[in-house]
Amino acid sequence: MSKQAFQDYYPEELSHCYGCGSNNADGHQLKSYWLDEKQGETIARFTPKAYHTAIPGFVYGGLIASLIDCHGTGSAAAAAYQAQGRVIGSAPALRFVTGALNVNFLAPTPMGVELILRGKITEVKERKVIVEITLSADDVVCVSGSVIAVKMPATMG
Ligand SMILES: CCCCCCCCCCCCCC(=O)SCCNC(=O)CCNC(=O)[C@H](O)C(C)(C)COP(=O)(O)OP(=O)(O)OC[C@H]1O[C@@H](n2cnc3c(N)ncnc32)[C@H](O)[C@@H]1OP(=O)(O)O
Repeated sequence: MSKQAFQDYYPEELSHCYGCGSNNADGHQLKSYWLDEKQGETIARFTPKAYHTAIPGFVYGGLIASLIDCHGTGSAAAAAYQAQGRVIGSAPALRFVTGALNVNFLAPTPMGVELILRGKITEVKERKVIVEITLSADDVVCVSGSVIAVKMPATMG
């Protein structure tokens, strides 16, 4: 697994995202990494806090959606650099935002354990990357989802 997270390469001015921005003290500050770069597999870990509760003992689905969202957009940026044979973070920055987010809650997600997000890059085009994601707790896949990440429009930054 690579040591530096994809989000660590985001430019300062794009590091305010609630889900993954290192400049957002109130956010989740999710960190995503290659698990197997050749296979296009990525990983992130997150342990919910008590205030992320939905029903006592179980994680709020909106939190889960935002984790899938940011693991997807981060993985998309890394995959786009990889596809162009470029070092991640090199200029000009490849910026991706969420075009579509799909989340399927397969089983209740328990509180009190580390959640593991695994991403698989399934399509890389010049303006679009698709990432399929699972979220597991205690080795049980509780959620599956997908992110269609699209190049950030000029109007956003
Ligand atoms: C390492 C450095 C990285 C730096 C990164 C820092 C960023 C960090 C940010 C963290 C962010 C955190 C996450 C957040 O919270 S991001 C915040 C939430 N997202 C937004 O606000 C985005 C708002 N939407 C838009 O700006 C536009 O609609 C976008 C940009 C999405 C598309 O605009 P546009 O319509 O002009 O796109 P295109 O014509 O070039 O299409 C290109 C391809 O994409 C396909 N498509 C498009 N939309 C959809 C859709 N809804 N479903 C399925 N597919 C869609 C399209 O068919 C085409 O595919 P193909 O025909 O080629 O197959």
